[in-house]
Amino acid sequence: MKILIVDDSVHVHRQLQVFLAVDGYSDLVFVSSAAEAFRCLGLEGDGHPPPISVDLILMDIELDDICGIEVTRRIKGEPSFTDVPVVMVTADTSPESLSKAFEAGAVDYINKPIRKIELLARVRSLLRLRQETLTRKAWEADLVKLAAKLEHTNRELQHANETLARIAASDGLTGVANRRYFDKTLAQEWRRAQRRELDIAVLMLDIDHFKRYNDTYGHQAGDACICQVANALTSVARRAGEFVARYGGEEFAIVLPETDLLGATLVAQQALAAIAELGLPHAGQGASGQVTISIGVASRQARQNEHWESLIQAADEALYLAKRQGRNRLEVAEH
Ligand SMILES: Nc1nc2c(ncn2[C@@H]2O[C@H](COP(=O)(O)OP(=O)(O)OP(=O)(O)O)[C@@H](O)[C@H]2O)c(=O)[nH]1
Repeated sequence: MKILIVDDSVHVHRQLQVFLAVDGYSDLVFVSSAAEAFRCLGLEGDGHPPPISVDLILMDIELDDICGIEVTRRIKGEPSFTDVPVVMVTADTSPESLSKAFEAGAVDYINKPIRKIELLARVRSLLRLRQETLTRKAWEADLVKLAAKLEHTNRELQHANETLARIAASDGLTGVANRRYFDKTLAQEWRRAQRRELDIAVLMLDIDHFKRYNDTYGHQAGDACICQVANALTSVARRAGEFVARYGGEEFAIVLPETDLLGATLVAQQALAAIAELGLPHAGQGASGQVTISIGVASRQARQNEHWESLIQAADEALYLAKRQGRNRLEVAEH
């Protein structure tokens, strides 16, 4: 630990050096004036040589240029020296002088002529205190860094969780919602509709003659076709809360909260048009030449004693009817 000695007497410098050496304190800087003290602490001058960092200052009260008490006041006025203890070394131990020194920021004083035992006891305890302060500050700085790191890790974790939740909710092939998300979200929407006595609609959609599509173009082309159909369907379910889900193989569902039968039928018509617009060829037997879909539409007010599965069942029955009626069409569930 470094000790700065500010005293205009070379004799005192030598004496302090000898006394302090007894306890092994050898990192000592001696200056003879206030101006020199300010310069070496970086409080004056152009910064050359760079300021030293000290752990304790022994300050003579009676300096030639400025009184040691004023020098102390100036040093302790700098935030970077708040924790550096200043001990006055003085022959003047009058109450007025000492109270001025303490008020200026000194923590202790040593009588002149200097007694070795008194000097070493003061220096030892002040440097121990200084060391503890430095250690505590280093811990605090480490804690701040750790807290920032923790916050960063938490943000990353949150991001990873959101990504995981997205993956867990989406269908691997098409990227639209998967069956699990569909079941969970429809149940929530159904309960919300029950509470507020609102309509809720579901469309069940199925690609026509898809087995023959696979047979004609191969399974990979079949996968690509499913993806294109999913994309086209996504473009018609755009309002907040509406979503497309892959219900199974080549079957999709669209959930339309707060939508009556008329609104749901309009969306179904848009879905038929969106698939027609894709213009995907389908040369399989029985197909119309292009990929088409059949749709079952169901909508109802969510009643307290009803389960959302009844809505799916109604849409499913309507879909079955659409298939029987010739495909590439929509049918509406009557109940
Ligand atoms: N390429 C591909 N085919 C699938 C996938 N999931 C289901 N399929 C196929 O889709 C076909 C569905 O056939 P069916 O249920 O008989 O119905 P369809 O041939 O579409 O006839 P209709 O529905 O009556 O018009 C089956 O051959 C399944 O193997 C998939 O992820 N990729």
